[in-house]
Amino acid sequence: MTLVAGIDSSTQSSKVVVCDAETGTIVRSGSAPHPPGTEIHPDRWWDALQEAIGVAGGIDDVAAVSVGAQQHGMICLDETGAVVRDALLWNDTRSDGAATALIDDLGGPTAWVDETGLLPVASFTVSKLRWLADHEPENADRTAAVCLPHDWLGWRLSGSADIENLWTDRSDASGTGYFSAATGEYHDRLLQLALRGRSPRLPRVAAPHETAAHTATGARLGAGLGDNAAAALALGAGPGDCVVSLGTSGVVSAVGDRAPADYDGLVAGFADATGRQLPLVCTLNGAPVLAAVAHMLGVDLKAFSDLALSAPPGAEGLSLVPYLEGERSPNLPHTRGALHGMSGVNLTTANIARAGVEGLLCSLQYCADRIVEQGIDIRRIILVGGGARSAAVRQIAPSIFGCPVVVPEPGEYVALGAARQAAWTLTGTEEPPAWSAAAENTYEADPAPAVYAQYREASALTVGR
Ligand SMILES: Nc1ncnc2c1ncn2[C@@H]1O[C@H](COP(=O)(O)OP(=O)(O)O)[C@@H](O)[C@H]1O
Ligand SMILES: O=C(CO)[C@@H](O)[C@H](O)COP(=O)(O)O
Repeated sequence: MTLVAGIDSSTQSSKVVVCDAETGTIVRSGSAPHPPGTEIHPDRWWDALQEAIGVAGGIDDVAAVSVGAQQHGMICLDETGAVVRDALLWNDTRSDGAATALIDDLGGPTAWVDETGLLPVASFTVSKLRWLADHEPENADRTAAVCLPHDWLGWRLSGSADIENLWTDRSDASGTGYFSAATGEYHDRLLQLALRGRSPRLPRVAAPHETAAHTATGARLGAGLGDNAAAALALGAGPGDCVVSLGTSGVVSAVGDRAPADYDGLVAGFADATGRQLPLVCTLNGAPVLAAVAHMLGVDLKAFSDLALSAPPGAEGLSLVPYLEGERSPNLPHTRGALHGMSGVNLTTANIARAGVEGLLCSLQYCADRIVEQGIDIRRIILVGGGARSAAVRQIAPSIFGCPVVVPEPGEYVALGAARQAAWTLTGTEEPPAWSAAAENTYEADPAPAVYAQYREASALTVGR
């Protein structure tokens, strides 16, 4: 049996799956946690990856491997390939002022959206680079190359220390803010604008099924990919499908052929991993919202789910606005969450749990609406990520989204998408290898627009500070 490996270096952990290259059946897997925080030395990811590979029984026997990872993280390397400073992650909001300044520098949102398909927010690499130029100019001066988490891990797996050998792929490059998913080209002038004239090397953009390099044991290294593109690849998402991922972030995305143009900047024009577009809206507040409310109620995640399901829809008027870490969609990096509509009658643990689940799902329905506004048809939701393990989320989701919700069996879909890309380097075919789809359950429920309307009233009261 020919084996391939897929890696997901996500916000919270490293995950590895080893699969049969022909069918996609997982034969071994492993994971290891990352340290918390929004600023991390990439070596910590490397250490966790080595641990996860060990748990998975090693990858010396695989014919190909690809790395998927959290998007946008800023990794700066010097001339010798050494890391200049800790990576700033997608959920680090210190660069929000830099994002606003960059929009102004280009004369407003139109030029950004027309050139790159997105509007700078704190999450994107371009904003982090402007922050670096303004707050740590000596580190900006030392930066000879800029790359992303998946680029760096792939390069390390290749054994190279030469920044000339860095590569990336279209899906992750499209999240930088200096690349266009519509044209497939870097915009060097935007990189220079961010870094106030400095022009470090960027990784070359490898093709979707290219063998970009080899590991020490001779396995092919694929182009790699951003985590959301990897999930879409694993799930074989097509027209009418909207993938909702409840990881650390909440992500709503849809694969298609048309690049979006959202001048409000909520729908980002990312690329997928096959040559198509991946319009995407991302929140800062995903599954950890559930854990935070459960923690506050003093219950575990199972009891939390049971509590939420024991309360009526709308939680008797309670709405939880889940902007616990500030928010990106809508762009309110310094706001905080809120519990609205409390009365002497409705303030029960069950209602609070229900409001937590509904608030999280409503925040994602808000994102799905933005995708629909771009003319994209949503006929069903495919729900993945750690948060999909919650029975309450699965059961309440169709009433909030107003369409069927398909939940594939729990699994590491980002790592699986990376493995599928690795298998694609072996076939070299026009389309990725046809792997059998995961078993899935479909959840349906009557739409509950009143719950969403109640949430929207509450979220309108939540403002930045
Ligand atoms: N049964 C569950 N109910 C609610 N949340 C869960 C459950 N299982 C896992 N999670 C949450 O899922 C998150 C991890 O999901 P994951 O998709 O691996 O995140 P990431 O890709 O960002 O590292 C954690 O915040 C965890 O609390
Ligand atoms: O910023 C984005 C997408 O724009 C996030 O989706 C990150 O890519 C992190 O993903 P998770 O670790 O939450 O899965």
